[in-house]
Amino acid sequence: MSNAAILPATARAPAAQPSGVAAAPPIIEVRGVSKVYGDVVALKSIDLVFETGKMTSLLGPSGCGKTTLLKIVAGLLKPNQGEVLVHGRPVTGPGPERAFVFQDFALMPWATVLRNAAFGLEMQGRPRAEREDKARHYIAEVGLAGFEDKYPHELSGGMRQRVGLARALAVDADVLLMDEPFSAVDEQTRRKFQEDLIRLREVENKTFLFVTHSIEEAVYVSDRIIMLSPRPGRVSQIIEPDIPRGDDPEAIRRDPVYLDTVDEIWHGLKHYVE
Ligand SMILES: Nc1ncnc2c1ncn2[C@@H]1O[C@H](COP(=O)(O)OP(=O)(O)OP(=O)(O)O)[C@@H](O)[C@H]1O
Repeated sequence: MSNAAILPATARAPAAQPSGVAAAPPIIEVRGVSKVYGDVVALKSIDLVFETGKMTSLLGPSGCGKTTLLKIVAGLLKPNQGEVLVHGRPVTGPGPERAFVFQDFALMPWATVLRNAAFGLEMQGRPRAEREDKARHYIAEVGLAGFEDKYPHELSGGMRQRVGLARALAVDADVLLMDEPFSAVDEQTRRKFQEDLIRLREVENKTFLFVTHSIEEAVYVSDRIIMLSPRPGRVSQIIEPDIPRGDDPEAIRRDPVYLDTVDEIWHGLKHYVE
C-alpha cells in the first residue's frame, strides 16, 4: 500500500480545520450534477469540491463522462440536475474566471502566435498594448519567446499546445480547464510539458482541472485524482498522491509513492479494458 491517500467517494467535503483557522472556501463546487444525452446517462449525482491552487485530474474508463464534467464546469454544457458554483456563484455559462484549453488548442491559423495568445484579451476588449504585453509575458513563460511572429503551421504540435496554454494564462483566469491537453503530442514533448505544468502551477497559483487518459500523467502532475466509474459516471474514488515535487522533475517518476499509486490505479481500471 502506498502513501497515496485513497479516499472513498463519500469523503468529498474539505477537511475540518483546527479551531481558529478559517477554512479557505472552495473555488469550485459541483453539487448533485447529473447529465443525460437522450437515453445515455453520462453523469449521475456528482458532488465535488475543488480548492484554490490545486491540480486535479479526472481519470476513468472511456465514455465515463470526464469531458462532460469538464464542460459543465466550464459552462459550455448545462447539467440536467444539480449545479456548479464558482467563487460561490452559480455557473450559467462560460466566465472570465475560467479558461478552457481545448484538445486541438483551437488556434486561429491565420493569426500569429502573439495574436493567438492575446485572443482571449482581444475578446475582452482590452487595449492592444496591454494585451500584447501580457501575451508576450506568457509566451515567454511557456517557453516560446522569439516565436511571437510565427503562424501555427510553422510550429510543432507541442509548440501549438504551448500557445493554447499561453492564451489561457493571459486572460488571468483563476481556473484552467484542460481537456486532454497532452494527447496530440509525442511522448518526449508530453513529458516536458508535464514538468512545465508542475512549475507553472507553482508560479501561477492557478486551480487546474484536467481530463487525461494516462494514469502516469495523472499521478505525475496531480494533487488529487478523481476516478469516475463507467457510465453512468459517478465518483468512485479520490486519490491524493503524497509525492514530493521538488527541484528534480525526474525524481517524481522514480518515487515509490508515484510507482505504487500508478500500479494501484491500473489494477483498479484494468478490468474495464477488453
Ligand atoms: N453530444 C453528445 N450526444 C450524445 N451522447 C454524448 C454526447 N457527448 C457525449 N456523449 C456520450 O456521453 C458519454 C460520456 O461522454 P464523455 O465524452 O463525457 O466521456 P469521456 O469520459 O470524456 O470519454 P473518453 O474518455 O472516451 O474521451 C459517452 O457515452 C458519450 O458517447
